[in-house]
Amino acid sequence: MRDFIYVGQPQRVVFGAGSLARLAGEIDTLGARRALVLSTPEQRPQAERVVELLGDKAAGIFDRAVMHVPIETAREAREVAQKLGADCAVAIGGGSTTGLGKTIALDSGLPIIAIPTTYAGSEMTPIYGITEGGLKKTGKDARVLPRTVIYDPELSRTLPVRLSITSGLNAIAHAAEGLYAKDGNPVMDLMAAEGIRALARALPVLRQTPDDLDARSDALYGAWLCGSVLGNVGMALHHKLCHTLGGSFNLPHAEVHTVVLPHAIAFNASAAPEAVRRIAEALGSDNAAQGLQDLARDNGAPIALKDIGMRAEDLDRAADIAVSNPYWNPRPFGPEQRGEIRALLQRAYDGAPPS
Ligand SMILES: NC(=O)c1ccc[n+]([C@@H]2O[C@H](COP(=O)([O-])OP(=O)(O)OC[C@H]3O[C@@H](n4cnc5c(N)ncnc54)[C@H](O)[C@@H]3O)[C@@H](O)[C@H]2O)c1
Ligand SMILES: O=C(O)CCC(=O)CC(=O)O
Repeated sequence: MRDFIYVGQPQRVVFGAGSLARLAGEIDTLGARRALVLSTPEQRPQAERVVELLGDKAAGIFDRAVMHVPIETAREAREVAQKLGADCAVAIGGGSTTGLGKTIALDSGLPIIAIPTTYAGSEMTPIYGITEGGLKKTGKDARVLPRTVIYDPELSRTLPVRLSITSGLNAIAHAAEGLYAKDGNPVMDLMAAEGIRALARALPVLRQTPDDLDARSDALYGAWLCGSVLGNVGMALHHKLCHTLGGSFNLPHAEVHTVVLPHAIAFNASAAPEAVRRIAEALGSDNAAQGLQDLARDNGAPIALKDIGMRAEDLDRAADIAVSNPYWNPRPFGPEQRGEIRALLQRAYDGAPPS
């Protein structure tokens, strides 16, 4: 018996190698004329290439996007957008750059054109994150959903191999939690399974041949599907743990997802058996949690929190924060389950097999 609500997201998605060349036309389609181009400092060269493509449609560059969007950076970018009279934002980069664009849109309603260069999937969601006083807060607002997304696999060919694998697992995490989401639906289930399949197929190829355009296209296709799932249904235990570890302990985002995901899936396996079976099936594994850890380890990604900057002495506080304001989850993880969450974090810290 089916019982669900599915809400389509009002977005335009342009996908294909070389589709960056269509940006100026997409700005015209939005009815915009002055784009503020956003990037991280490292990706300024890509931002400059966008400015060259746009000519007088470019109002300027703001190249100070950083992970977890500190409130100070958001305020600075909002001021620059206003000063330049920008009427849209073009975010070329990963989730940090898209996230910066979202904080401008949250404040001003400015439309965003996202040009993803990682597999984070932020371009497909109305979710935003802002970090203030060492605490990351997330929210949902239709204003932050990018109006147009241009997926050009050429732009992810320079993504370092380690980040390609961990960002791919960040995407798989969205789909995995979407399969047991409280507000899940058949459309998202189909996209989630296909997204996991595409990424599980592409990541081992990218490990060997990072320049393989077909594999980059496959991975970006998987990221689009998985990001769409994140944008349509709720997050649960895994994302709560990652937001806690990323926002409060400033751990690298994609790496945290890679390390924690196997353990979160193991924690939920008994409470969401059909979802976990579909994850395993999409991975081509007989055990979803172990298959995810194997996918990470076999492709050179980290499997232990201790290897990505987490301190053992912070595990207790991490467990306290995680259970203090829990997201919905098929298996409850509130203050009464603090001991189980602390044990999960210890296994993730050690890089132990998920159980
Ligand atoms: N709101 C959402 O729905 C959502 C979803 C996923 C992630 N996020 C957020 O996104 C942030 C993480 O994003 P991310 O994992 O994409 O990393 P990122 O955007 O922080 O990029 C990581 C580093 O890789 C570089 N980089 C990115 N693409 C590159 C490329 N193609 N070639 C060379 N270098 C490249 C960047 O310049 C940066 O230095 C976090 O803040 C996370 O919370 C938000
Ligand atoms: O936008 C954010 O920073 C919060 C949502 C998010 O990061 C999704 C994820 O954890 O990958």
